[in-house]
Amino acid sequence: MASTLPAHFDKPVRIAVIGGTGLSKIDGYTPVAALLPQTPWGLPSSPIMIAEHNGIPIAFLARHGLSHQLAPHEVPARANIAALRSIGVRSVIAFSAVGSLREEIKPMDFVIPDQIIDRTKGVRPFTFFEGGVVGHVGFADPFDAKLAAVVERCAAAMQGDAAVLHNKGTVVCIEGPQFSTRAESHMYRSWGGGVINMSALPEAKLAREAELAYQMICMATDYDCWHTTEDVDVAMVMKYMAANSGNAKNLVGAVLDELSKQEHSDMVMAKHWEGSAQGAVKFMTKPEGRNPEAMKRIEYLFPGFWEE
Ligand SMILES: CSC[C@H]1O[C@H](OP(=O)(O)O)[C@H](O)[C@@H]1O
Ligand SMILES: Nc1ncnc2[nH]cnc12
Repeated sequence: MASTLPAHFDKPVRIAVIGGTGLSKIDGYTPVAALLPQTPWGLPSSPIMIAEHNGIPIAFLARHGLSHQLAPHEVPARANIAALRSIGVRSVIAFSAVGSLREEIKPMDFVIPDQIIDRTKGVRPFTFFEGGVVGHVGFADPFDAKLAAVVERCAAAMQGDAAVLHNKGTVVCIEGPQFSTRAESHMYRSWGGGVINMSALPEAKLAREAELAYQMICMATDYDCWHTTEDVDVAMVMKYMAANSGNAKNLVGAVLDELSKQEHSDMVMAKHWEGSAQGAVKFMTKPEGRNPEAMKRIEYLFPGFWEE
């Protein structure tokens, strides 16, 4: 399908949806272009499909590739975020299939997380700022509260089987691809974890470094292995994701309706993040320590960055 679509789109695209497990596309959105930007960090996971919603272009990226061929640790998160930014994206709604660590978060419920606990193992490239240009961005609140508030207001769009949209929660991001041990699952609960996945990081960190407004929407598919019901397996995740996709479509439609309103244009442009990472980079590495290759990569993210 990608090859028959134009590989260019002549307007900037401000809003992106990242789809995860069981959500490599969203029904009802007909792509009008398929972009594959070559970034300094390689190619994104999949062509970025451009579709229109209320006349506004929306980018859609399949995190694990169109055939789910990329394991969580193989997802080229830097290329994904850099590619989205390069086509103009400033706001990202990222879907993720998650296990529930709480009785009250039932399979098919959705969660708008506000915190992350990092249980990745350092094997995934996790920063743009290295190799001769250093930067330290704030990450106390890893998601975007403004986008979260919009998603929360759209809860009524969810209809499937009394599924609930929980408006906060901590996502524990494990390395995977194996699921957790029972001891780990209980430990994450004792830490206050609400849901568990393998994809929140480094995606959220990189979005922050790229000055994007980024909010994940978690869709519960299982109770991991702490619960007295069945332990998680892939069949269970896929079964519930098939059930969740209708709600994902409805919710995303409502969120995009809201984001396309003129009153939200500054938020969609992530004006509230503008300059945050660039400020964190500009003053760290002295000119004599800067690596020209690393400087070029930063320039890809932030064109004109090194001009005074
Ligand atoms: C197939 S279960 C594990 C897999 O599902 C989630 O993917 P995503 O976050 O992209 O929806 C989880 O993070 C794991 O990658
Ligand atoms: N139990 C679980 N652990 C990690 N990632 C998941 N994605 C869906 N269910 C999961």
